[in-house]
Amino acid sequence: MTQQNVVVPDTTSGVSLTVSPTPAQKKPPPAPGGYISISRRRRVLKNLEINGDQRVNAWVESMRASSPTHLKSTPSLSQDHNSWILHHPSALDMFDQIVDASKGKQIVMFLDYDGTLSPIVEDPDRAFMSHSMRKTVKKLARCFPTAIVTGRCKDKVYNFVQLAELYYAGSHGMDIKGPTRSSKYNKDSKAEAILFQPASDFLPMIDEVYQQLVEKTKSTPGAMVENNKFCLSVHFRCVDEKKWSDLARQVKSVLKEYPKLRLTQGRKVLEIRPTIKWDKGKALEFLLESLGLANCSDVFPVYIGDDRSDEDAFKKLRDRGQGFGILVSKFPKDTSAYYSLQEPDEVMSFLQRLVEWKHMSQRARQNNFLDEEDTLKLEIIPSPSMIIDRILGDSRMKMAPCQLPCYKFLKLTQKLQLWVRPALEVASRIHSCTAVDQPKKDREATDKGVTLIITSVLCQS
Ligand SMILES: O=P(O)(O)OC[C@H]1O[C@H](O[C@H]2O[C@H](CO)[C@@H](O)[C@H](O)[C@H]2O)[C@H](O)[C@@H](O)[C@@H]1O
Repeated sequence: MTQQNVVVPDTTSGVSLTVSPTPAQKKPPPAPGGYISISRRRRVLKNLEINGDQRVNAWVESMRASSPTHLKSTPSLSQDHNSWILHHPSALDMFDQIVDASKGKQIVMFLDYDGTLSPIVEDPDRAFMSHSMRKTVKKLARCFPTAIVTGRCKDKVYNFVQLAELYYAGSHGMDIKGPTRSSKYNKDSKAEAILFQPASDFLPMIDEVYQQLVEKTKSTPGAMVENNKFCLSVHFRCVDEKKWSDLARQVKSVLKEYPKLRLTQGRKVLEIRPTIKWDKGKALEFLLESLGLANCSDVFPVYIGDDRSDEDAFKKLRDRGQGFGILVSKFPKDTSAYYSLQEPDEVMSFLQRLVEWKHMSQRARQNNFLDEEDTLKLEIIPSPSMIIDRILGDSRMKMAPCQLPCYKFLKLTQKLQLWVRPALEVASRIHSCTAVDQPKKDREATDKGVTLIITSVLCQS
């Protein structure tokens, strides 16, 4: 067996495990990011000094550490989480600070797919995103240039997302394609012509290794090899933990013949990629260049991801000193992201608030904060029925909270012009729902007649 170094960055360790024949590499260089206690790190490093067989145990140890679900919730874990969240606050809690930091800048959105737009499931072929998430991302792409950056192959993730107006960077950023439907940000055909595949020479090797891994791992129940065109994934989410060392040996026995491939870890998955200097961080920079924003000081890139490969993009944003990364995780992980969100549902809430903020700030700028196609949620504070009847005639609005197509509301305000404008002025500064206390029974109509409190503006556009 030729002696090859196979780098297995431990997804949660602070070290890259360089499995090497020479004991000289006992102290692997500190790897980017990684969350592992000192004691576990010492144990893992100790494994490196033991003979080859036991080195595989180091792999299994890091495979185990790569799946936080193994972390039983204990008081120390919740203390860890509390201190971690202080350094990586929720992007939802920090929303106002985030949008303030983006004022006057061009936001560009970069979204990982698995674990960010779609929940993690056992079967990779069934990792569907919800309809409401798709609707949200579609609206987001009308507000900001938006790219999907994923380990999945481009065609596969397009079949999941089904939005032609987005940019796609599949195979961990090694397969970049511009939008195939024009939108506000890609009117000219330049965007649609974007196609960049820096690892195209590796295609025959990837296919060859794919076949060998399928053959080699078929004896391990639950193991699944996924071909993502310029990279491969060996899934062990459904493999009995007692079989993980067998699987690690099987993968290692194939890769030892391919020194131009490297092994990294993701969420219960072994990722096999070409050793070219390209990753999601490089893909982010390439896309900013494609948008003509790479040297623009007013660009504000936002990258949302959940896995080890997204750290390359988080670090890129820190290096550039622009925008920020948001890690999607329920558990503390060492990360270069600034903020955190717990799961895809929180990602959707964050994106929805971004869309709402964009529309409200557009209207505030145009001093015309309501669009015909907006829908307003109204809470009508009861007032003497005669006013309501006189103003609204028989088209009386329900007294309960209701949704009213805005064009009807705008016609209404022409009648109520004198009375509603103050409420609308207030509404234009409201980014989201305001709490409306229960109308008091004895509330008298003010001298301005009916009082309307707009609880939120749902932007239809
Ligand atoms: O860059 P990403 O979009 O996050 O892709 C990373 C890997 O995601 C997928 O695997 C993960 O999601 C699966 C479905 O939820 C889950 O079964 C698996 O355990 C996770 O690791 C995808 O299948 C991989 O090819 C990607 O590399």
